[in-house]
Amino acid sequence: MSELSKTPLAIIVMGVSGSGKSSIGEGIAAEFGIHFIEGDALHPAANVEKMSKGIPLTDEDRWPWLEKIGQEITASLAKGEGIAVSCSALKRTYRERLRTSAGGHLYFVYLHGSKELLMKRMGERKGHFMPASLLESQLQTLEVPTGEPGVVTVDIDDTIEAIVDAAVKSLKAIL
Ligand SMILES: Nc1ncnc2c1ncn2[C@@H]1O[C@H](COP(=O)(O)OP(=O)(O)OP(=O)(O)O)[C@@H](O)[C@H]1O
Ligand SMILES: O=C(O)[C@H](O)[C@@H](O)[C@H](O)[C@H](O)CO
Repeated sequence: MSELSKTPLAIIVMGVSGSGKSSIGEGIAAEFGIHFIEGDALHPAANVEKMSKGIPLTDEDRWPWLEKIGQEITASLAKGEGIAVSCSALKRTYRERLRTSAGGHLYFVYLHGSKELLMKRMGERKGHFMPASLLESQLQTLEVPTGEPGVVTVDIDDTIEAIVDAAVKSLKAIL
């Protein structure tokens, strides 16, 4: 076992809107027996209002939110408890910020899917504040995390169970 695996596990389930962060994040947390936090629940009300109106968030909108997520991770690790958080984490600088909060030991599960599939999933989803019209800007903002430390990529064109299984297997291979 590596040094990393001795510290409590901290995982960000990332990707654009509709990629399945909430569904997959819950499953991954359950598999590892760690706490799950829905990152969207930590957005300031003004951010949710903006997105509901179809206006993309800016860096300035996202920093306080990333700060909050970082605080949750730091607090959980300080208690010796593992944590998984769903968070779009679209840009490399955002991920670096989150890595710092985790003392460098942070894993990312990147949920990758085609625009068509993402559109379909967002279109079928009911009662969510995020309009499908924002997918384009989400995809434009996304800086793919491939090659960064602690990142596993999972294709979302499968059942939730199979995606969770693939993510857990890939994570265990690098822990
Ligand atoms: N593998 C899957 N197969 C079928 N439907 C899925 C799958 N994964 C997620 N879904 C559905 O697609 C929609 C988007 O998933 P989910 O809300 O988990 O994504 P998200 O990345 O958390 O989105 P957001 O960040 O916009 O909240 C939901 O309606 C969810 O039930
Ligand atoms: O960084 C962002 O633009 C936001 O976090 C979005 O990704 C949404 O919160 C999320 O996807 C909900 O639909």
